[in-house]
Amino acid sequence: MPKIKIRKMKSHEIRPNTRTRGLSTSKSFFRLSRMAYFCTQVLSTSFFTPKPQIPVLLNPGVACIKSFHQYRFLHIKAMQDDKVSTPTPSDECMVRVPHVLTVAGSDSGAGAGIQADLKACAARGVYCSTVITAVTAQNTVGVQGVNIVPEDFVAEQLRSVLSDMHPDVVKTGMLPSIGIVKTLCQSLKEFPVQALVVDPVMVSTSGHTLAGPSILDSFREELLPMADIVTPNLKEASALLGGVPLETIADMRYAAKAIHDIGPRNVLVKGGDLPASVDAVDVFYDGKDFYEFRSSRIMTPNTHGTGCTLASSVAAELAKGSQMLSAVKVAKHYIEAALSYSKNIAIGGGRQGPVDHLLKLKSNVQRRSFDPCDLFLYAVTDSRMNKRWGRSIVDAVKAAIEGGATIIQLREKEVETSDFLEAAKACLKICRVHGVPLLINDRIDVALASDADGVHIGQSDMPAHVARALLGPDKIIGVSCKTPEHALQAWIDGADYIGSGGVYPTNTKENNKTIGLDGLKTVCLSSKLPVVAIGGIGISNVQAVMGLGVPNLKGVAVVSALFDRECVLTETRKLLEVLKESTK
Ligand SMILES: Cc1ncc(COP(=O)(O)OP(=O)(O)O)c(N)n1
Ligand SMILES: Cc1nc(C(=O)O)sc1CCOP(=O)(O)O
Ligand SMILES: [Mg+2]
Repeated sequence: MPKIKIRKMKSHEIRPNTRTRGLSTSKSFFRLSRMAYFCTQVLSTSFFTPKPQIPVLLNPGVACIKSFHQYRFLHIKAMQDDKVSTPTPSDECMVRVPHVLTVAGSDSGAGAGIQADLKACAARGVYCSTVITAVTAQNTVGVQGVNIVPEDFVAEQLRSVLSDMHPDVVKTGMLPSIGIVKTLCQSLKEFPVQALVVDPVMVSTSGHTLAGPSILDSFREELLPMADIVTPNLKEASALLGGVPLETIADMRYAAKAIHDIGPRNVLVKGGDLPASVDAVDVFYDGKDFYEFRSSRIMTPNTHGTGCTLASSVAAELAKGSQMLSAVKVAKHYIEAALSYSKNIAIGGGRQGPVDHLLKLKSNVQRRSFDPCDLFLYAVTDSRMNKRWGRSIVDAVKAAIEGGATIIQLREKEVETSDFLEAAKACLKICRVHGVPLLINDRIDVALASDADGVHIGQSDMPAHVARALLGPDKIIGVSCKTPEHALQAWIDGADYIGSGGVYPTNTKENNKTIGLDGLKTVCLSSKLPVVAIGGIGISNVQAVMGLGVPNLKGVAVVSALFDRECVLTETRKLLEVLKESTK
């Protein structure tokens, strides 16, 4: 899998804008999701193990809960007289899943359009409803025919879905007529959604026109000003700007800014078609800063549907409650993984095959995704200590899990690679039985070979973006960070969590810099990522650490307090008790 690098751009790299239209919108962006995020932050300071549903009221009829490690909105059925009653775990309630409505054309070859959107949303764990604007006859050779759905029937589909199913996000693809664009804008005014993702589809990858130049004005005047993000490729960006040539990354920055001036809140100009470019570079602009998403090109004919898939994935992440830049980042990682996965598949006889979205279903083992609460009691093994106390790595891991460790890291600095791999495989069996994730310290190769759940890497280990490229989007990656700069880079590189320390001096790691509680707090406050504290932590000071009370500090990672003791099980239990006390 290729790496993706994100770089914040400097102002001198941006071509001055000469074409402002100034149509910016001011509409509330993700109010509900932000409230939910806030609630989860509050909740997550005090809950750490799977618990019954614990609701926090947002408004009548809607509650935000943390339930079995998942944050969801609940519609409480039994609300009387519009009054809010505190729901209890026994209340009957319906789980409302994140929902994207795609308004796009059907692709009979199923690589792009509605079919790509459905599969991308399914792959990202989001419900997807559909409004079909056109039916196309196409395959891997090209587009053989297009049949536009009458405007009033598009309106009817929109009304059916929007009035009843209340999608969180609308994503648009092929909008083949001015009437359809206008109908859509009207429907969105009548039934507002939390976010609008516009993929301004104009030409198919095979070169067939799917929406002619006549719709450009309605895009510019009506649709784009309502959009939270628009995701043109180079041809589309050029068309939106009246045909300006776009051939360099500087041109893409110029285009991103000029399109932003039309009104969308964010712009992602996709540079897949950049001539003579080795890397694939996309430019993201949020009205303030530019970011460059760079990944190495995947040499494959199977690229049909990448634009639809990227936009749908952004929509899916937004529907789950992500902020825009995070949504784009996750979507980029997903599409790169899907492209890489599909690079050798053979479907159809034409020049351009489809991306295969459902790569996850192809893996035999369905892993559950990373939950920050797993960081609560993080046990890190040490071969020297286990040897000293005459126990195997496997016995040490068994005891720690029995004692209540919520995640295990194998930090085996002195074992041979083959022994490390065997130990990792054996520990993984135990961890899987107990639903406890297993991470490998430093060794991406051992993580890959054993199919462990992820890795923990430090500042002098393999860079996290390289690890992410090697491990794919679903493995857990933790990065050691002592400063806010480390933390920012970890986030950009696609890390799932941060390990921050040494909070206290430690004998376990030589020459380790102590950052203290203040340093830990600074790192936590600088990042959105969940943090686990490490270094010299044990029963005597765990309360002081968790007492910092920063919402993203999710737990403590310990080595000697568990493993440099005679009975790992007893020590883990004792630490867990104190840890629970400290987060009550
Ligand atoms: C949870 C956690 N946090 C930090 C570290 C330290 O990692 P690193 O800086 O790479 O040092 P080594 O562990 O490799 O010596 C960690 N292992 N786990
Ligand atoms: C492995 C490690 N990393 C640290 C960091 O500061 O990043 S401190 C550390 C050792 C932690 O061991 P103990 O719990 O025995 O102090
Ligand atoms: Mg390391």
